Amino acid sequence: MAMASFARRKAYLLSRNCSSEALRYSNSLAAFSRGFASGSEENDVVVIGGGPGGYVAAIKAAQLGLKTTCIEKRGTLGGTCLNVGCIPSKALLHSSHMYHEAKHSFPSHGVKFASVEVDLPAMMAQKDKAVSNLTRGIEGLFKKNKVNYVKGYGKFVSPSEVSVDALEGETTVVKGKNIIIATGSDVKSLPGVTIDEKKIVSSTGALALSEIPKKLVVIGAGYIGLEMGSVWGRLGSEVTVVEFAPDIVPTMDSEVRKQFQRALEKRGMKFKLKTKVVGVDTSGAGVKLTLEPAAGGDQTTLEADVVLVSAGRIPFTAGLGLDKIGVETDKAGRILVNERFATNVQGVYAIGDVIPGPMLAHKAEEDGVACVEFIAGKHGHVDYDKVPGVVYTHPEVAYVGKTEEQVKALGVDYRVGKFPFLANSRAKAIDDAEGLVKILAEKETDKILGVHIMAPNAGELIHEAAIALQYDASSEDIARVCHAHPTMSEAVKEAAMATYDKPIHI
Ligand SMILES: Cc1cc2nc3c(=O)[nH]c(=O)nc-3n(C[C@H](O)[C@H](O)[C@H](O)COP(=O)(O)OP(=O)(O)OC[C@H]3O[C@@H](n4cnc5c(N)ncnc54)[C@H](O)[C@@H]3O)c2cc1C
Ligand SMILES: NC(=O)c1ccc[n+]([C@@H]2O[C@H](COP(=O)([O-])OP(=O)(O)OC[C@H]3O[C@@H](n4cnc5c(N)ncnc54)[C@H](O)[C@@H]3O)[C@@H](O)[C@H]2O)c1
Repeated sequence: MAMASFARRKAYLLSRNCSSEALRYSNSLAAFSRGFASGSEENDVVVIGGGPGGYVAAIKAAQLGLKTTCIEKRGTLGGTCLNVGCIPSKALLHSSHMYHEAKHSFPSHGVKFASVEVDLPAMMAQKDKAVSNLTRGIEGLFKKNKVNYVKGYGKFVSPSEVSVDALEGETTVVKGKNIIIATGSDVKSLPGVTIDEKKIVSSTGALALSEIPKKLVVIGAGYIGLEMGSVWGRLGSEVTVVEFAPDIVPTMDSEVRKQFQRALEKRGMKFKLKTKVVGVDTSGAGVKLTLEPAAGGDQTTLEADVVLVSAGRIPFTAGLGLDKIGVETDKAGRILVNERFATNVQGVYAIGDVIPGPMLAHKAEEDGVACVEFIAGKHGHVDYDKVPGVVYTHPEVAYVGKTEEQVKALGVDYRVGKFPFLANSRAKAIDDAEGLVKILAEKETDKILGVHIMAPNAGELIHEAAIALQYDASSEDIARVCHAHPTMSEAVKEAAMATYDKPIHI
């Protein structure tokens, strides 16, 4: 089984043009036999980083009976995701959506107010409360599972020793038979664009603005740009997204992406695609950006009160001392691991955003569990081709498996089944019927290859498809499952019917 999933991982890397990494995996087959290190060190497992990868790995390790310590420099657990990522952004997405609905949709549902206004400090306080409750919750889980928590900056002294500059000031050395690097990622800066978290902000600054900017320019039409652009757009900012590539969210199925872009434009978001930012002037009251077509050409200018830099994230390994112990990284700084998440250094593992693969919290969690299971002599498994992606805008877009472009490139004969939410009774009942379900299945076997959903709650609907893909289900398998009525999920069933046969309601 381990060999089979090794082959899948190698195929995954090859499919993403990571041939040198794939080769490295081939060459390091011998490393698979490493497993559990021996010795008399204090901990069985030491985890550096308390994000979704690290804290989940630490809890799982403790649950498997391994003596575990987790080192975190931030002062709170939960990493990027809980502190300055997934959770605060979803809190603001929800609050801003409620405001937008109250202002624009409530009257048509017969709910009237004299006036609706934004109380930004209260909105931020609600977000901060959600974050602090959840981060404290993880500390509680650490106590419950007897994970030792050390607050401080960890750096390798040797492959089995981590020196920790504790937040309280003293330095200690934590020893481990196995050390897992789960140090996550950091914002990718752009040349000539200096982030000051006031006028030019990263996602962290965009989650804590003290005023609603009149004009917000977002650099990068990826997950962060579209989510944070949506938050401030709903609250009243004029949002322009500048994207280097010809399309928004490059990983999305292009048919769904087109509809998604239209949906965002309908809500006021403006896009400047195939465009690069070549200069930023912050000397005046606001920011003046100089833009140029990606392929070169005439320059134009764009004014903003705030600029959000969301052009991707890079692995974070600063100060960790990887060079001291000889851990290999690729050109992008990602730590290279084999399918057991083992690096080239005996007893040292890496998971989450700091290794190749999608930079997503749920992927980091899966890595963490699988890595620890390998360390404990069990079998772990993560299939990066079946990790769902969700953009939490309105409507949301969620997908799992292959896009139509990827299926075409594979040369597989396939069928497509689609069902629009305009024909779904629940979506019509709640007057929120923008979007569709699109299913791709192999023609010969009807095996589902990919599912793409645009809907208000696509991020919840996608898991039926994720389970189907995991179990190699056919579109007929989904279509023959009784779905409750009236639900948005019925659109998934109807799209499945449309894939192998005909839908009923359109
Ligand atoms: C604005 C934003 C929104 C996001 N929304 C989503 C979302 O909705 N869904 C989703 O799946 N993903 C989302 N992500 C991505 C998600 O946050 C990451 O994929 C996830 O946090 C990665 O987990 P990780 O454990 O690998 O790393 P991280 O969460 O980055 O955690 C690493 C931790 O290690 C600590 N650390 C680093 N170096 C050291 C050291 N030397 N010593 C001690 N501690 C150290 C850091 O302080 C950090 O807390 C979002 C990201 C951002 C920025
Ligand atoms: N809902 C979620 O799951 C969620 C939410 C936020 C962040 N994240 C994760 O965080 C990571 C970082 O998010 P992100 O939005 O910064 O990155 P991203 O990789 O999603 O998007 C970055 C975008 O910036 C563009 N870009 C790159 N350089 C540019 C330049 N110089 N000028 C203009 N455009 C440029 C890219 O073409 C791309 O479209 C993502 O990998 C994502 O997985 C996930």
